[in-house]
Amino acid sequence: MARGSLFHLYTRKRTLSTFKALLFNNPHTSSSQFHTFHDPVRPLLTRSTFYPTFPQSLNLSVVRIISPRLFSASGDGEEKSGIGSIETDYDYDADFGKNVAFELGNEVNDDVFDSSEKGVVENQGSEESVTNMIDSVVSSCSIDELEDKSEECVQYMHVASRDPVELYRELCNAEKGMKLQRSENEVLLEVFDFFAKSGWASNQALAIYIGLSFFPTAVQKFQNFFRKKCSADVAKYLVSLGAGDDAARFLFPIFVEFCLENFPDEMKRFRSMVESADLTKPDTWFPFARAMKRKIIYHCGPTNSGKTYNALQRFMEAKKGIYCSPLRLLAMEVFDKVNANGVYCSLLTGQEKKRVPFSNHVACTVEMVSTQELYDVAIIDEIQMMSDPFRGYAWTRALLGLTADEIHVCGDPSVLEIVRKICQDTGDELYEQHYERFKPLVVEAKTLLGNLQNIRSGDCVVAFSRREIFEVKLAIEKQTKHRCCVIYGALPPETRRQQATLFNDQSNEYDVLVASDAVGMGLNLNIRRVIFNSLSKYNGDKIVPVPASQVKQIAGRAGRRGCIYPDGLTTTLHLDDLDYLIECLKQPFDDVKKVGLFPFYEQVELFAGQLPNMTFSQLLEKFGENCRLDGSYFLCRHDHIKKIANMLERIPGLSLEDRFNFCFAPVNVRDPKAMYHLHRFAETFSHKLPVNIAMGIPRGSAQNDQELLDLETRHQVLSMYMWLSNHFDKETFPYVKRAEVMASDIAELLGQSLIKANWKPESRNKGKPKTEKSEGQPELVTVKKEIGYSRPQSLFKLNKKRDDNSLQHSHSKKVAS
Ligand SMILES: Nc1ncnc2c1ncn2[C@@H]1O[C@H](COP(=O)(O)OP(=O)(O)OP(=O)(O)O)[C@@H](O)[C@H]1O
Ligand SMILES: [Mg+2]
Repeated sequence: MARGSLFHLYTRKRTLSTFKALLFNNPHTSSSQFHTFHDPVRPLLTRSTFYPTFPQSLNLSVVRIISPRLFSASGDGEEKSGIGSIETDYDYDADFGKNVAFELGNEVNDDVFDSSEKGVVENQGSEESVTNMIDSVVSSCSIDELEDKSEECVQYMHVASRDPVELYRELCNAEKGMKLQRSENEVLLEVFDFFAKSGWASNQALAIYIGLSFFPTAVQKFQNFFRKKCSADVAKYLVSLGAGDDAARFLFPIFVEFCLENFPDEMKRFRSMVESADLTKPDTWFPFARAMKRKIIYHCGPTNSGKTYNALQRFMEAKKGIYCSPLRLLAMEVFDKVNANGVYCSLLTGQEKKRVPFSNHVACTVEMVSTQELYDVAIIDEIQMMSDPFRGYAWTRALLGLTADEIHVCGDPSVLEIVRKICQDTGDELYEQHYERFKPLVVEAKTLLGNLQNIRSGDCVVAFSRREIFEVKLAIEKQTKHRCCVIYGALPPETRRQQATLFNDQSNEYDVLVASDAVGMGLNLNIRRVIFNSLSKYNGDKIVPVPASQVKQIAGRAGRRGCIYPDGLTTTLHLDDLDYLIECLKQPFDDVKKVGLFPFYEQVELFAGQLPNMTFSQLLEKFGENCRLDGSYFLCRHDHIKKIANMLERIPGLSLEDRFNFCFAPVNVRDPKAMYHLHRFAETFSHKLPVNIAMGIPRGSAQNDQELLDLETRHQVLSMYMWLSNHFDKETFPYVKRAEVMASDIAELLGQSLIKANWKPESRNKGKPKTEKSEGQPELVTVKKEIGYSRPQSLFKLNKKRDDNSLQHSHSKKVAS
């Protein structure tokens, strides 16, 4: 018999005895020495080291068995944070032989590790698993390795097994460390260098409130201390381990002792900072809503299935209701529709407040929702936007915080599961209503064969950039008799509606629509067929494939109930994009795992109190680094907010709250003119002077693309002014009425300009977008097409080669979106 490897076990006290029984009843093991230590970091856990005795034939490398609560668990090849991560379906056999973390039992929640419910034996730590584990370790070591390792192991076993607290005390009491050879010193330096850079160690250090930014300094000081004081055998043991995870894991508990004694203030400060960036349990942020038992009705289904229609029926019947929209445009549509039905309804968006006398109903944009006001019925439309990386927090806030007896959420099924979970947390009752499309969606397998002359009346060509939209419009109007309306995100909602009306009206020659993904939501359009000009788009950084969920949503616009066409049709301009379209439509809806959150001003203010000398942008950065979130939530992206914050840094007279509010103003951060005006507004505001619009409007409609772009920017600036006047003191933004008139004049000019637009488009950003080339994604190349413009080549032609088998080639196929 030989002494095998060293095992470290971190576990709850209760679990320990189960584990001991389990391991030592195993035929491979016969006896062992258990050393159990008090753990300074996690007093509730027991740290044990032990040497199981194995038959001579077993070659064990060092395996560490670590409960995930304290240290990291690696299951799917990814290192996970030690705080709160658990693996439930970890395949031991696959990973043994490596130094893997191994979990025993299950975390019930952050604080409870329940071995009796789902403990060692029934779950991962089953007898079989432990046996397998030992077998696997055995079989993964070569004889040579075994000899080297066991020699070293035996030599320094006594060091490896030592209690870190004791070891640390010894280091403290030592007069002077041993002199090492130069080569040994070099290895030791490498060991510490590895430790300082170890993601694992820096992550674990968070558990004792050593922040990521302080971690390298702490390690440096620890290193100085350690090398000055350490005894020969400890140093040699580390040298024998070399730079790597083993050494890092040996050093870490000693490092913890060092930190507890040397950096109490830093740890306290970091702890307060982390606590003030606590975004866990967001359901508790809304005590008024929690005091109610709300009824949540999830209208779940694909596009064009009547979800919003049904929810609106309840809304109109109610005494008092609120409709929360993803877009100003849709809020306006509902406002008009509900008033037309004889129910007084006001409009509230960031830019406009139209108060209708005697109204008890309001149509608002989701960002404007009040969580204080009581309603009988509320609607949150397009609920799947909870997972939007930028704006998701507004939907999450509405769902958690609305004080309404009945809340109707409408959307696709992607967030159904997470809404179920949220309702469990909030104690609300959830009812689900499932819908199917009114009209089937049919894929036309023939495509347009790359030829825009195959365009027909009622077609909507979807392109994913402004430039592409105008190029397509120009080509269609040159090559065919059709005239095109256009809809894209940078157009004011009024202009988009005007273009939609023009397209829907059968009596004029504007029978084709060329649009961006902005048609995906909110407009009532009589589209016969949706044609994708391409299926890739520029995401602000690089060209990426259009996500399947978006393709489904856009394609689903074809064949709306009540329109003259019997079916909805969809296809692509080019044959080589067709397969991807079919793939996307066939794909089930994503099952969203996390939804967005963003702190309120008050939370940011509390956090700022911990870091008084930071700029707002730095604060946001720090907040992002340190905030704590529950597993179902993510912090929404705020790069654009940071950009504005950086620009406003040069204006000294703004309070933190002013900065926070200015940062949410609707501005395209990539448009320097719009950013210039925002800066000007903020600067005048900081001097407590009335803010001028200081911008005129052109007399006539645009004659070229540059003038059209200019109109778009001017409208944006006016919209920003209106927004600011609603979010700040009205007296500081006194010219809001004028801004409204000017904005409406510009929307009109834009409409007129679009009707006659027949020029080649300019680019707002002259630089050519990067193409994406990442693992698993084919590189996109740009090819010249005969219609005189370039378009990104199909992704799917490239993809197809890889997984040809998975694609089915079929003719017209009915696919529910
Ligand atoms: N029961 C109904 N009677 C008359 N019209 C209806 C009815 N249900 C839906 N509609 C009309 O059908 C169209 C699609 O309905 P609705 O907008 O509610 O669908 P949706 O599922 O919310 O789709 P979207 O994906 O656009 O949100 C609308 O024009 C709506 O007015
Ligand atoms: Mg809807």
